[in-house]
Amino acid sequence: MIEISGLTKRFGDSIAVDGLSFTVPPGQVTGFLGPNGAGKSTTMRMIVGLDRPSGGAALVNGVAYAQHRAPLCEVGALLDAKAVHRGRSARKHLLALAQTHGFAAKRVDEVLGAVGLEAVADRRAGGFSLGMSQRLGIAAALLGDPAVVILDEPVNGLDPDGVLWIRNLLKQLAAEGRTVLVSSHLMSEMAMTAEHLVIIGRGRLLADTSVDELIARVVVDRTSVRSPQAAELRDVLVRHGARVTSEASGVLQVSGLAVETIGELARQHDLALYELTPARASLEQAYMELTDDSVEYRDERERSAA
Ligand SMILES: Nc1ncnc2c1ncn2[C@@H]1O[C@H](COP(=O)(O)OP(=O)(O)OP(=O)(O)O)[C@@H](O)[C@H]1O
Repeated sequence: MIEISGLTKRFGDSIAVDGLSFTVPPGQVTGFLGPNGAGKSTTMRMIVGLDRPSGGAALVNGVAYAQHRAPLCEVGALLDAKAVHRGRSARKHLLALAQTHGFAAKRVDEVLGAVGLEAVADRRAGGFSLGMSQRLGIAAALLGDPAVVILDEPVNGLDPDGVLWIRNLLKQLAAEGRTVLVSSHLMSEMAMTAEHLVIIGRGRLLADTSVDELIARVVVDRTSVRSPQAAELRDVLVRHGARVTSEASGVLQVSGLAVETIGELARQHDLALYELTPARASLEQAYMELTDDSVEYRDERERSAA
């Protein structure tokens, strides 16, 4: 479990993390989302003691990271996949980490296998692609068999097979009862991986929500209606104040009337309905609406069009 309370980080005059509070429980994947510069990496760095908070606290299993006696066995983190000794092989990199923490060499082979790097284990890590480096970073994070796993943008640089692999790995780690916090700026990726979402913008909490709750927050006033008597139904709905468009024959897109009212009007006028479907917002729409005011880097043309 990770508990963040009032966490704040200032860099000079600017504030990167601004009084954040949220909890990451075990047993599920929690997606940590926000536009570029929102403060995700800084928050993760504070959780593992790499940045000192200007205020507030981040606890891992009830204790600040630095106070854990064997931190690698509590928290495994991948923050920067390229932060490895370039001249060392993948195996030597992991062996060095294992030896400084008293782990058996056998554990290195296990994690190399778990991330699919056995075949290149003796190649220099400096020559690895970003995707291979991500796998090596994940191997290092898993070395101490930690109860808490924190990964910063782990899908960066992975090919589609790699993306699928990481999705399954994260779900498996959560199913084993671990606490899994994974950051991304891509809602579409998180929607397929995480059950819970913590969304931040400009260092502040925007939402702490399940995927389903987030979609439900965005109300879209449009109902798709299919009827063999579409023309008659259209007249009735328009008379009651609806705006109606039709893209396909027999199918009406209706705004301005509740779905119940549409159904009721159809019944009163003895018109058959084959379909009555309120439109759901896509997760991407929900995310864009939520973070709209927090996007730091946006093209001026996009701003004026918005
Ligand atoms: N060491 C630092 N010194 C000064 N400013 C910093 C430092 N580290 C981060 N920042 C600033 O803090 C803010 C948050 O950055 P952070 O990297 O945490 O965001 P992020 O959500 O991880 O973004 P991204 O998705 O682009 O990685 C940014 O405005 C960034 O420029």
